[in-house]
Amino acid sequence: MSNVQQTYQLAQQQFADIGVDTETALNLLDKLPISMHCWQGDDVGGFEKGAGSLTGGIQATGNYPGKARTAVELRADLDKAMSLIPGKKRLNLHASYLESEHKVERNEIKPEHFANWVDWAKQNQLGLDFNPTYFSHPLSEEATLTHANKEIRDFWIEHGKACRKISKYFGKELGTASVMNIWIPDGSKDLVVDKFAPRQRLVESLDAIISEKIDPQYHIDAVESKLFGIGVESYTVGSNEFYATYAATRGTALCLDAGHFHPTESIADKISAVMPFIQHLLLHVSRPVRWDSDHVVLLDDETQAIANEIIRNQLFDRVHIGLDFFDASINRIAAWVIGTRNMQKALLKALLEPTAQLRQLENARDFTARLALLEEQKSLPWQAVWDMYCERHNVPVGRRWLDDVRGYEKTVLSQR
Ligand SMILES: C[C@H](O)[C@H](O)[C@@H](O)C(=O)CO
Ligand SMILES: [Mn+2]
Repeated sequence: MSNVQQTYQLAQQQFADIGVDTETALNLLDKLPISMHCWQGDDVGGFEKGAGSLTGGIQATGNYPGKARTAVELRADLDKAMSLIPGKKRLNLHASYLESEHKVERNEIKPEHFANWVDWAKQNQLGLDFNPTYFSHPLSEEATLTHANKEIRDFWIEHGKACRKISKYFGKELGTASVMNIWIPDGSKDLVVDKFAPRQRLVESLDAIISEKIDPQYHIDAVESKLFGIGVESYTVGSNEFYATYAATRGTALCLDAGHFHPTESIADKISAVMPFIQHLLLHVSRPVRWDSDHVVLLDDETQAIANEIIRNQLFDRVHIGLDFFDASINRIAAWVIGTRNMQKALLKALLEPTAQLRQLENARDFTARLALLEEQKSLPWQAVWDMYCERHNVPVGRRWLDDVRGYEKTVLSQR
C-alpha cells in the first residue's frame, strides 16, 4: 500500500466519524468540470493574422519567457498543464484563437477555423466553451455593440452571430453544450451625460445576436458584467445590474467574474441571489488584487466560499465553473496548474463538509455549534483525500507537478 493510500484510509475514517463519505465526495468531484481558459497560455494574444496589441482595458503584465506563439504550441502547453491536473476539464476558447492561413475578419469567422481545436478536444475528451472577441481590434477602439455608429455596431453583431454558430458546432461535435460568454469593454474614461442610450443600444444589439434560437443541448449564451476597465473608469455600459436584468428577462446565463466588482464584494454571495431568477450561471474564478488584475486563483477564502455555494446548494448542473486569469510574470503552465488545482481543492473541501448537519444546527438556531464545527472542519485531513484523488488520476501528488513543469520549461519553452 502506498503512503498516499495509508494516509487516505486514516483520513477516510476521520471524515466517516463526522458522517462524510470520502468516496462519494471523490465521485462527485469527478463530475465537476473546470473550464480552463486558453488565454493564460499566451497573454490573451490570440492567433489572428496581423493582430495588434491587447486592448479593451485589460492587461497581462510580465514577460516570462516561453509563451505560446501558435495554436500548435498552445495545445502542447495545454496538454502539459492538463496532464498535471486531475479530473474533468474543458477548454474555454476566444474567437481570436482561430486558425487560418489568411486574415479572416471577425464577422466572417466560421466553424472551419476551429476544426483543429475540435479534433484536439475529441482526442482529449474535452468539452469546449467559447467567447466572441470584442477587443484588440481597430473597430473596438471606441465601442463595439454600443457604438452610436450603426455600421460598427452591425459589424460586432455579425461577429456575435458568427460566434454562436461556432459555439453550436462545438456543442454538436463534442456532445456537450458550449457556454458562449459575451463580454464587451464598452465604457467611458470620464463623466458621461447620456448613460441611457448606449445601454438601450446594447439591449438591441444583444437581442439581435441571440435572435436565432439554438438548442441549449449544444449552446448556451452568457453575458458578463464589469465594474470598470483601464481607460474606462467612470462608466461601463454592461454593468452588473444591466446584465443581471438582461439574463433574467432573456433567459441567458449570467457570468460573474470575481474581479469585476468592488473590492469587498464577493461573487460567492451573489450566487444564491441570482440563481432563483436564472437557469445557468457561468463563473469566471479569478483573483483581483486591488483591481481586476487577474492574478492566479489561490486556495483562499473567496475561492472556498464560491465552491461552498456551488456544493451546498447542489448547483452542479446549473453553475459552469470557468477560470479567468492571465499572469505573464510566472511560468504560464504553472499558472494554469496552480489555479485549476486550487479550484478543484476548494470543491473537494466543500464536498467533505457535513452540510446537512450544519444546516440542521442553523435551523435550530444553534449558532455556537455551527461556528464551532465550521472551524473544526478546516483542520480535518482533506489534503489526504486530495492526494488520493491525484494518485487515482495518475497526476503528480503534492508539489511534484512542479518538476514536470520545470522539465518542460527546459526542453520546450526555453527553445521558443
Ligand atoms: C479575456 C476574457 O474575455 C476577459 O478576461 C473577460 O472575461 C474579462 O473578464 C474582462 O475583464
Ligand atoms: Mn472574465
